[in-house]
Amino acid sequence: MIRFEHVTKRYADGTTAVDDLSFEVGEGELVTLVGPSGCGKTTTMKMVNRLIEPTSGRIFLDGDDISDIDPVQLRRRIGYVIQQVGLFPHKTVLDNTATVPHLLGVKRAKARERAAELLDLVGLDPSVYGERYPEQLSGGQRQRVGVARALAADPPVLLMDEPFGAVDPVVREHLQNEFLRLQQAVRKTVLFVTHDIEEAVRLGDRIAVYGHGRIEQFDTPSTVLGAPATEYVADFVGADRGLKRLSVTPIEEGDLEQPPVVHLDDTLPKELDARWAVVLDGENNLHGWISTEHARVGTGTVREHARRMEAWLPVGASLKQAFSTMLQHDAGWIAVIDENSEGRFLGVLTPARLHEALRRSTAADALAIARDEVELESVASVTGS
Ligand SMILES: Nc1ncnc2c1ncn2[C@@H]1O[C@H](COP(=O)(O)OP(=O)(O)OP(=O)(O)O)[C@@H](O)[C@H]1O
Repeated sequence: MIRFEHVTKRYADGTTAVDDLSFEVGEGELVTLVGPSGCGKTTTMKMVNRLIEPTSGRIFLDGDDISDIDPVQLRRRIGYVIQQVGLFPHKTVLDNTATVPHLLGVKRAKARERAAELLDLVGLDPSVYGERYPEQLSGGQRQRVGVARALAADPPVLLMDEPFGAVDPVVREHLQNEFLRLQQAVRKTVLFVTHDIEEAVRLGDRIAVYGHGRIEQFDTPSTVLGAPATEYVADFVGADRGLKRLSVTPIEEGDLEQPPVVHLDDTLPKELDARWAVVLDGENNLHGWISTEHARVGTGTVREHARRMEAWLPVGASLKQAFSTMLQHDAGWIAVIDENSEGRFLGVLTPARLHEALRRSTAADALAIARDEVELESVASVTGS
């Protein structure tokens, strides 16, 4: 969708901001450009909408050489979100969001209708915020209006330059999550500039780690964290990259352990081959758990003795969420369910299995194979001991 071919940008004072850059961003892909200040990220981005012209090389958008496209026409195909969103102070939030479609000839009422939908999509209730002016919003809310406005003309491509850079870390994480949810729905081709490696690995389908004017590594977040291509990248991603990998490694079904399972209407099991069993309802959905000790001395059915299970996650959630859920509930294991089939129970993740999943995914990235093809020495079963 966006292709850079040997692009170099040298400024008039002789600074080479971008040096012989070649890479491609696929349709619907979100690529983060990350690197220290002054390494050429913004220059790269601004060449895509021709705010900056390259010194040499070519850039293609959907197969078209952008130097052949009139800049105004080009920018209609590209949404642009920057850190200081640059909302019109004298226009309401709704009118700010509707500006571009209105300029493009959409009738005002229709443009405002669409703007209201977009505000809703970015998590701002239009009936509450639509008639406010930008100064009556928080920094995070202004950023959301910026995103809604960039989406208003429904461009296939979004350029985002540190869009969440000016808000505090808590709001930032919130905006990142919302943006990921939004991107799942709209699937734009996105080039996203940040200097924050955490943000880059969280958001990017792939990340381009910049050195000075050059890309040092261009790969998936888990590969960049698990197998940094150069010492520079290893330094940049940090000594705690193993920990960061937790947030980009999803729980897979093959990571799970299968503990004993009982159903709500079963009579209390007297001989359990573990310290506890998972309790399921008639549809095999997760209900809770029961301890062996409790079952041995009790009477009646499982239903009367089962404890509810708070520590659970859907398959596909990150290992970091799994770890944090274990800590939050002081749980030695968490249940994993399939949200796509109404919460069917899939198995449990224990700390040992979590560690194994992380080792497996690191090895899989290094060997370029699927995680379940990796052979590891088996880990001791916690539930069986
Ligand atoms: N108009 C200009 N004239 C001369 N040099 C420039 C100009 N704009 C940028 N540069 C230089 O080009 C290099 C790359 O700048 P760029 O803004 O692309 O970096 P960046 O990675 O986006 O940095 P930051 O994270 O600080 O925004 C820097 O050394 C910068 O000083």
